[in-house]
Amino acid sequence: MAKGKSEFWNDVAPKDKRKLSKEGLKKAMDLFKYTLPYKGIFIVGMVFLVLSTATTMMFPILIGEMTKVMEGKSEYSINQVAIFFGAILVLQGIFSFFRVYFFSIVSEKTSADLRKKIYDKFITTPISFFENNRVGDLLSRITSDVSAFQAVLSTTLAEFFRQIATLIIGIGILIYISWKLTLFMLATFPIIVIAAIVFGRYIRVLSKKVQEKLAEANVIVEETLQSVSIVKAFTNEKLESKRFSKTISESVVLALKAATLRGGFITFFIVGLFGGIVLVIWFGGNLVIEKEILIADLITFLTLTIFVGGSLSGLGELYAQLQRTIGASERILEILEEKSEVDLDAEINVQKITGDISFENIDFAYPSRPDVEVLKGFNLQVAAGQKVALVGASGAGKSTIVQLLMKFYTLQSGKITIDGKDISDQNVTELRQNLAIVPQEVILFGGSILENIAYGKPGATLVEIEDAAKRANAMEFIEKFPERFDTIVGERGVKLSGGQRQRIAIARAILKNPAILLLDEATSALDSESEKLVQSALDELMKDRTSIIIAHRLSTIRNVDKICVLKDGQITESGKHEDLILKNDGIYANLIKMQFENASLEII
Ligand SMILES: Nc1ncnc2c1ncn2[C@@H]1O[C@H](COP(=O)(O)OP(=O)(O)OP(=O)(O)O)[C@@H](O)[C@H]1O
Repeated sequence: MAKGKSEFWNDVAPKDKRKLSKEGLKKAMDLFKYTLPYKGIFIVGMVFLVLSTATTMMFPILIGEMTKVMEGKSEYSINQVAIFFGAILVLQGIFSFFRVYFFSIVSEKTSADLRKKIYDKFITTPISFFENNRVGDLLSRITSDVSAFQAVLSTTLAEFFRQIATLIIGIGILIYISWKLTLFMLATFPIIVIAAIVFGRYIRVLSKKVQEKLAEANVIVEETLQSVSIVKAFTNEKLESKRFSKTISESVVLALKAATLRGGFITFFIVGLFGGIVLVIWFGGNLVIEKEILIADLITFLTLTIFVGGSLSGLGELYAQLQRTIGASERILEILEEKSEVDLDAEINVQKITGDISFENIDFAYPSRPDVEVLKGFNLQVAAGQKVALVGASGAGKSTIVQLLMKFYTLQSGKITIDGKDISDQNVTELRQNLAIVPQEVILFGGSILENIAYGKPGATLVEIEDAAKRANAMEFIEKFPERFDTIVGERGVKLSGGQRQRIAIARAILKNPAILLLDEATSALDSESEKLVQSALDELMKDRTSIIIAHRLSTIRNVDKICVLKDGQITESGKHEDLILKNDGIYANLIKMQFENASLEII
């Protein structure tokens, strides 16, 4: 019973609470299909579960038998019973070990499979999925939600069967010993246990509120300490002190309320539970006096009653755990039901392309903001090998064009073709294999320089990687590091400068050797020395490739084949630099003028 009492304090977070509806249970059952590959091991675990439960049920019988020996009413000696008891104990130990072991195999392997499946879903779902879900939430699906499900597999399920078996077998033996005493016990004991469960739940809710209040107080401490200079500058010390003390006082009121209930619970538990036992002893004692049962039977009866009561309270806890699991399973299934854009098992035959690109009458709004049309009847033709620059104010839609070409989003109308083929019919992996992007803010993975460059072509040889680094002007700084290519770049590449990170990204793109190159403001935010190195690396990268360049620094795109000025979701001007600067009141000509003036001001 002591175990049941402590379990009352486990809690179900409000967000995890789910009614045990038919649909919820069905969803939880859906997840159980992931255990199917391990059903053999599960059955073995169940066998050990039955064996360990059966041996546990022997305890009360053997305690009774010992009493019988003491009463001189047993055919066995005390030593015989003790030896048998010892053997049962050892067996119970062995059975329990294997029960835990086999159920752990099933739960560990199933949750590992589930985690792999969820991760594969994460990396194969379209970008828009990540705009509607916070990374923290997604992370908790693969960690805590799977853990909740794992708990069901490893303990809850086994416990459920154990408790049910204990209840059925226990009550069966109790009836066998004395149906009268059983009826008497069933009329009192379960009511007390169920009342204790409900009482315990109520206290739990209150304790949770105390914790929340304390967390609120912690937020005040954290906030004010972090911005202590603001508190002081606005002389709000008194205000903050009052705010904190109010929250703390509220938490004390709640805590004392919970403590009163806890005290009441303990009193109830002692009086109710032990009172129940005393009642059973009183009723059973009368039966012994009337010679209806032996003292030994009464002792077996009492021990079994405690077992049965434990199972009853255990079942209450299982209900709470099941609620938790149903919430978790629903969230896991939500992820698993997402549509993938990439099939990880498919063999992709990448066809080399020449790189003719055409955007035809594109209308587009982001799915997360459907009312705002970013592109309206947008048209752009880029011939194979051409270099086209996109310029325009911030928010004009330049990056959007690049993202649409990568097929990160679906168009509302119009079509994009590459080599005359509509990309909406193309496999995304095949399409993206022919594209490489050098983003403005390069984020590297935490490994070595070598691993980061090789990301452009997994399985590339060291010679290929070195060659790419050379052509990206990256050798110059890599050679200076004592560990050269094995230098660890730090989380997200923080141990490298912006220009160095960009050259690694360029080396990565060179290694990928794509037909189409997308440069997203790759040379902004660099000093002129780095810019020169990065620019010459980019020139090398763009050689013989169709390139779309998003540029803010107009000086870097003078030699491109075509400059397109974007405004209101359309191209309003396009042509060569020389032609566009001559345009009277042209946007490009004005932008050049403005940048020239800013540059002159900087020099002055
Ligand atoms: N994922 C998104 N969801 C919703 N709206 C978006 C999203 N990304 C961009 N937008 C909106 O689309 C418009 C075009 O954005 P885009 O990033 O293409 O502009 P840009 O020309 O590249 O700007 P910048 O030069 O500042 O990078 C902006 O109004 C922006 O707020």
